[in-house]
Amino acid sequence: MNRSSCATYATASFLPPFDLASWQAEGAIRALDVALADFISQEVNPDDDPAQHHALWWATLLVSERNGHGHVCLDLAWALAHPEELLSGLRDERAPEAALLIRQQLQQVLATVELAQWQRWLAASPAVAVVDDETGEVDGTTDEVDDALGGEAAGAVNAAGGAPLVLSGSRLYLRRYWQYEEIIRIGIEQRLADPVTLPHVASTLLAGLFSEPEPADSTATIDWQQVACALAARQRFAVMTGGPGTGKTFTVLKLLALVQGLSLLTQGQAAVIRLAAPTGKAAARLNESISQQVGRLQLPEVAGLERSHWLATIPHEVSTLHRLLGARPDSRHFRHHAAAPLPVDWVVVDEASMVDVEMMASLMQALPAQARLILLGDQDQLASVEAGSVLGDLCRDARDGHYTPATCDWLYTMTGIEIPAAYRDVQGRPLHQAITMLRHSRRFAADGGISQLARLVNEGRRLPEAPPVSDRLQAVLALFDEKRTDEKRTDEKRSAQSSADIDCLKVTAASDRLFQRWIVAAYQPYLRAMNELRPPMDAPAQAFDEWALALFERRSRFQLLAALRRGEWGVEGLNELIRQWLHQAGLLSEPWALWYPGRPVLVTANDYALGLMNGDIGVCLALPVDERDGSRVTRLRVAFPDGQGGVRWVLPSRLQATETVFAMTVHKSQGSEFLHTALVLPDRVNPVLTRELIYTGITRAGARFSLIYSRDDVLGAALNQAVVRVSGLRF
Ligand SMILES: Nc1ncnc2c1ncn2[C@@H]1O[C@H](COP(=O)(O)OP(=O)(O)OP(=O)(O)O)[C@@H](O)[C@H]1O
Repeated sequence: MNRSSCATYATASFLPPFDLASWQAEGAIRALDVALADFISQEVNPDDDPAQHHALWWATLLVSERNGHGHVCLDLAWALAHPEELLSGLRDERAPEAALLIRQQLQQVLATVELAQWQRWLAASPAVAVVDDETGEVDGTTDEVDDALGGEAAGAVNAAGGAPLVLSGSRLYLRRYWQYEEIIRIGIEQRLADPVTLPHVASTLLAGLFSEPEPADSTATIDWQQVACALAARQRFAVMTGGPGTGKTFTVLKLLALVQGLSLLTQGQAAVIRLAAPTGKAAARLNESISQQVGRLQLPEVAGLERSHWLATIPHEVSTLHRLLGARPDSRHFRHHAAAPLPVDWVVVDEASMVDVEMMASLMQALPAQARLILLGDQDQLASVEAGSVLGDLCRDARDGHYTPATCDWLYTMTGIEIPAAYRDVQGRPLHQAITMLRHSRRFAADGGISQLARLVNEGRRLPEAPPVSDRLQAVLALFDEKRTDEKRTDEKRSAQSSADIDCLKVTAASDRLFQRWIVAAYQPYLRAMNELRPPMDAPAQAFDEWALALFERRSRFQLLAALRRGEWGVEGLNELIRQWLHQAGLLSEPWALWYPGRPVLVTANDYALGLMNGDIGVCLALPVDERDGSRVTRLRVAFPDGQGGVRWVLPSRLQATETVFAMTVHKSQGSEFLHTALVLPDRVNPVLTRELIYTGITRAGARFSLIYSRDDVLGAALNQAVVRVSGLRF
């Protein structure tokens, strides 16, 4: 059944489709979605019942559309109840009438079918494997568990046979996504079912490592860092979640010290621990943070442990997950997998919110059954660009703890910490016992604007019908107002941070003069430094390295973030505009060349040959080069930090994947921090504008955050909109 023949049928259900070319042209669906729906309904479904064909065709089209927007599966019940929330790629603002028509057409199609009937049609198709929603068993058959992670996952996954789609309750998956979820679920459940019995000395080590307790949070006197460390030490799978600066790295370092101390004492040798992060940038940042913090780590005096040897066993090299698993060029398969597992005892993954469901499944498969996995991340940040929101799914209940009496007793025995009633739950599930939320930020004062703003944005719950100007919007605007007033009140008592660390700028358009002046002022220190600090032509190479290092520092003091990629408010439009403004201000020359001195560039794909990672930022500079005839001329080179405090100069022509980065998308900024971060919102409501996006933007700021926006209703809508990623990861 293809879509042209689809149109010839007028069955009682799934009435004919429409001009799908316009659906594609308006971004509602991709060519890939249609091709997949055609292929599966034609090739795998020989039945000639037209209604069933239509049911399968539309289901496949929509599950593929959902995957394209980060959802792991399509929830049929949700789709029937909220058809207006499907087709997220529709460019409503560009062609509102066309978009409205397409939405109405989809609603017309879905209005003709009932959930139970849709499920029955799908279940009857050979293209669909039905699995038990609760147990994951296929078609009610018993467990086909066998060997390697192997084991259960491989059994269940293979049991879904060759069917390209999997139906689990009302969730429909493309088979590989269902497999990823199963692999993750089973990998975690197996680990949770097998906690470790810690030797008695663990308690002594913990007490020594946490002799200076974390300051109490406002609600209870709990050293959550020690709780996190203790829980992670006894589980084969654990998560430490928390906002920026809450001490995830600090705590994991103590966990590593504990693990190595125990391993040296009980096994006589160190455990094999690998640290990883999803992007090169995040890996480099963790590397730097761990290296700094290892130097300050106070190891206690423990009989049988020689402190310098103990310290030397704590790893600080961080690799990307791709590198850890052994990425192969042009393949989604890795060198390490269930049959060739990683030679490790522990793996720690930072910035886990950025890890998608496919990568998490690959990691889980590559771990030996006994190996332990620790995830660190901020559950409130944007989820991965690719499908899935694994960390968010795992940490759904983290705020309230849900520790069982058994866990609380164990924690008390081990650490002397009493978990207050608010975080206890007699019905807490095994996963809850492996998750700790760190709640006290060391980076921002609790009464500082950045902390308060991040909290306010986060508190939002998804409202069923978000009013255009909500209470939350008023609260956010009031906070900016209060801070502005604070700034003027120099005489009254106020903490240094609570004054001017947040501000907002309301503009009329992207080309607004006010915005222009603001942006030019923000980039001026960096570009002035480029001209004023430039060494003379005959200066030694080291002087130019120092110049570049000074410019990296100046450039990282300010970063403009945008929610969108395209359009005048997207990074593409903004980068062009900013370049023109900086040229008009006399800060940039050669405004029309692709490469020009002062151009900041973002690397957008790992380049192992050049040693550059996705997320690295460099600056293009005019560097003196000696010609063969002995003369000195200037040539453009792009300077990147080399990770060891030095500079690497690269020919622009060697850079394959880079973009200008006066403005950067919030998505790309994940895993980075800038002293002053400004977030600019577009002038139209857009589905990508969510409170996770705003929260991620705010928390990139090291010392100051500015919000630039033009319409209250757009800001209000963003504050009321949450990222909801459909998945089946439940524990
Ligand atoms: N209990 C503590 N005692 C002293 N210093 C601490 C403590 N916890 C954290 N810090 C310090 O606070 C700073 C922030 O901690 P850390 O980098 O571990 O946070 P994080 O949650 O990993 O932050 P992010 O992920 O946002 O980078 C670090 O300088 C760290 O050394």
